[in-house]
Amino acid sequence: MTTKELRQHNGFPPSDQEGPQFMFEACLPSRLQQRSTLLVQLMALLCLLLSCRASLAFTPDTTSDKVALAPYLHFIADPEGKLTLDAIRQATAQNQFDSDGVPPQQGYDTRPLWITFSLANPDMQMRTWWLQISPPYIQTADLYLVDEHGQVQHFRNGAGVAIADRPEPRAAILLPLQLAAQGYYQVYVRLQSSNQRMQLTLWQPNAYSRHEVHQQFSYGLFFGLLLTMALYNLYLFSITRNRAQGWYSLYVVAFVLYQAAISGYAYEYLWPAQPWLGTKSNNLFGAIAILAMLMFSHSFLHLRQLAPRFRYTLLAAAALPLIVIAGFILTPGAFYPAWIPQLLSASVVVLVPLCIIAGILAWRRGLRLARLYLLAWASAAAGTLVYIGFLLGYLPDSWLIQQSIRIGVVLEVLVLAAALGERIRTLQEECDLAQRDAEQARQTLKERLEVKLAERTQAMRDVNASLMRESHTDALTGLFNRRHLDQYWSMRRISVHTDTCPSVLILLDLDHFKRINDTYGHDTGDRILRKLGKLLGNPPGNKRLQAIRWGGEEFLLIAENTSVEEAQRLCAALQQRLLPLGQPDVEHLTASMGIAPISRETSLDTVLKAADIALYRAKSNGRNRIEVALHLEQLS
Ligand SMILES: Nc1nc2c(ncn2[C@@H]2O[C@H](COP(=O)(O)OP(=O)(O)OP(=O)(O)O)[C@@H](O)[C@H]2O)c(=O)[nH]1
Repeated sequence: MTTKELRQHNGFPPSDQEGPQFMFEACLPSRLQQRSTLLVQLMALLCLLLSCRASLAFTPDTTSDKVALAPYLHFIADPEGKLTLDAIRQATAQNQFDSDGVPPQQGYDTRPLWITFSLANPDMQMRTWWLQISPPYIQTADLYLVDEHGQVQHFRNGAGVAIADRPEPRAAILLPLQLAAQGYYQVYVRLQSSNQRMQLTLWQPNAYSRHEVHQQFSYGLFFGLLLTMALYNLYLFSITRNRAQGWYSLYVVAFVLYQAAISGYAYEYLWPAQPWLGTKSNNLFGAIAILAMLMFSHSFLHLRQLAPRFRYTLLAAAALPLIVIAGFILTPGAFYPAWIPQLLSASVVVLVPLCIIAGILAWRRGLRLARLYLLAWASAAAGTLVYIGFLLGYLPDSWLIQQSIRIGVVLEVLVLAAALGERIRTLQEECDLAQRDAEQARQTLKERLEVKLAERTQAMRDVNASLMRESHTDALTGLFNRRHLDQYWSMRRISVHTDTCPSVLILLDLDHFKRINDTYGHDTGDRILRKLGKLLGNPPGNKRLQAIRWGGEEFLLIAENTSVEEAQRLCAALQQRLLPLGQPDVEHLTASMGIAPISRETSLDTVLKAADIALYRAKSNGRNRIEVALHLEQLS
């Protein structure tokens, strides 16, 4: 039985046109009831199945929300991208399929792939289905709907089509299939690019809209949570300048963009009019996310200190995502060479274990926070495992389980954020401790400096005092020298307010000292001067005197609270003591003395002059005499 006969036999309108080979429909039993014998029908069915096994047509169950098309698909590879629809229709008619239900291309492939299946609408009314092709980042999907009369409808969709130009302006790749009453169709889909995760599903439009609401809710929740974490950590990064925080924020943002690209929402909301970003965008953001995670691990785990050699392995592996990023910039056009997405997969396979090893190393080398880091990875892994369990049929189909990968990632991001918070707390504690230590050290240093400064100041004071003493002291006699008189005089003017207590100034000059020097030698002269110095330092009657060596053998004495008479007595006592002072060398050592009273108003010069006149008189009158200045007031 030919196809044409079978179609007529099954109640479809006859057609002379060249068309797809229709072999089997789920609606066959209802048609067969209208025919004479069941046996003939079964034989016809058997022949049909044997002759054209490859082009099974089916009638979608209108009570189902969606129908997975995998069992009904046939694939034709188009390695050179030159096949036309007519050529494909011919190949379909001749059953020239590359495979039976298995896509001939594995992994990411930019070469065109044709998919075909037959479809029937046995109802008496028109039916609309939406054909969903996932994943949403397939660059272009051309749909050719060929009816039994050979009329062709063409629609184009895919990541490389601007949202406004799509037949359904949504995140997913949707192609409308409007099936006429009792229509019979051959569907051809040309995909470029493809990958092995590709799925074709028929949806009832209303059911898809409901599904989309759930989808949007879960993705909205997912993106919202992640973006909040990213913004919050970006804000913290702007304050703390903590590198790990920066890499973490970049990781989360890139991961959100990656998810937005592979879910199709990026095409719908972020770059609806930039179809050139197409499939390349998910590779770009995937690579950035991997790179940021790697750098986060490097910084967060202190690998420079804790695993200095292993970190080079990790950093070398960063070349993989970097090449993918460079590939995005350097590759012109909408398509990547196939090796770039393969490199991205390799990056994940290499870097995830490396990051986990880095976490274990850091933990073993004493970084407590590495436990949280590993827990974060475990959360992501647990989410992935739950999803795999669901795919393998071990876990039931539920919204929560469908979201398990995303939940795992959210948990990962939350745990990492907690770990970062903990890290900041640790850093703060270390900072406080360091500040306390620094403050303590500063205090200790300050105290030491103060002690040192006090010691130095005291030493300087001592040196100053010593210098002062030396500069005011006569080296030979140990008495004050001339310099002292000015200081003493100004001090005296401050302290002596009235003249109720009289004072005197005495000039004492040894007689014929030159002769002594000449006769007994200079040393003897010096010895006599030293002895005189001692005598004047401890004058008779314990009288306190300011004794100053005024010149070679000339001395100046200031006797406070001493009247002229008392001064005369003091001078006489000194004359008595001078005699033994020169012995044994000098038999008669004498001195002449001039006394001048000191009043508050008279200047030092005047008093000195008066005393000098009195002394001169003593010398003139034969030496070894005591003279008192008489007319002091006339000199002033
Ligand atoms: N040995 C010694 N002699 C000194 C010192 N200072 C000054 N003379 C000497 O003192 C002498 C002072 O001599 P003159 O000024 O002529 O006075 P004089 O010989 O005492 O005579 P009259 O004062 O008139 O009694 C000089 O020979 C100085 O060299 C000193 O420090 N040591």
